[in-house]
Amino acid sequence: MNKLRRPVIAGNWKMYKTRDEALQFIYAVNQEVPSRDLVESVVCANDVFLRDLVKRQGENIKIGAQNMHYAENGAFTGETSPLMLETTGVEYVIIGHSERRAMFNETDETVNLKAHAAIKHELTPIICVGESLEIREAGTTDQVVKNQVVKAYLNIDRNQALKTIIAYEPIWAIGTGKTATPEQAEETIKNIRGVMKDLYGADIANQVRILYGGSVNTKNVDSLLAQENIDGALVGGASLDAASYLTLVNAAKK
Ligand SMILES: O=C[C@H](O)COP(=O)(O)O
Repeated sequence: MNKLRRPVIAGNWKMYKTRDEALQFIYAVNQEVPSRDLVESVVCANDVFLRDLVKRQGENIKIGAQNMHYAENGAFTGETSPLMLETTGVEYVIIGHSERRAMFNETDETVNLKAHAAIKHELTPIICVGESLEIREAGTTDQVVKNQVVKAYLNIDRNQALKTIIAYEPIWAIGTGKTATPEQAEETIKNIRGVMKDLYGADIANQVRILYGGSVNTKNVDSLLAQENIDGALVGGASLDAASYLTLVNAAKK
C-alpha cells in the first residue's frame, strides 16, 4: 500500500465469540500476521477474556477492549474502569462506537472523558465518529462529524492527540453490507484530517491515523485503503474469521 502512516486493522468482535473461540483465533493468526513494522494488527474482544488473549498474543497482534468507563472506580455497576483494563495488558480501547452511542447513552461528552482516561492510562483510544443516513441525506455530514471530533478532543493537547486513532464509521454502513464508496469515505476522512489540522496543526494532523469502518471485507478493502487519507479499517463481521482477518491485515501491509 505504501502508506505515509503505519496502517491499522482493528477487528471489533462486538458480542461475538466464546473464550475458546477467541483463543483459537489468536492461535490461528499469531504466526501469520505481518510484522508490526508494516501494519498494526489489533482485535478488540470482550472484557471477560481480555487477559487470556493478552497472555497468548504474539508480538505482531495486539488486543483491545471495546469500551470502558472514564472513572477509575466508583458505584457504576457492570462497568469496567481504565485501571481494570490496564491490569489485563490491553493496549487499545474503542471509544464512542455508534452502537454505544445509540444503545448505551454514550455522548460526545463521555467520549471526551473516556479519551482523556485512556490516554492517562496509556491505552490507545480508537475514537469513533460517524453520521446517520438522515444526516448524510440532509447533506450535513461534514458539520456533524466535525462537531463530534472537536468535542472528542476537548482539552486534549498535541502530544496526547498523537496517541489517538480516529475511526470514521458511517452508521448506515455498519453491518448492513452497504459500504461507503472509497470516494465517500476518503472525502469525509479528508475533512476529519482538516479538522485535526485546525485543532493541532498540519504536523500532528498528518501523523494521526484515521480508519474507515462499515462493512469492510476482503473484497472492498483494497479500494478503500488505496485512498490517500484512509489509514486502515475498523472491522466488525469480516474480522471474526481468521482467514478473512489475515487477508485484511495483509492487504494493509505497507
Ligand atoms: O466497529 C466496527 C463497525 O461497527 C463495522 O462493523 P461491520 O464491519 O460489521 O460493518
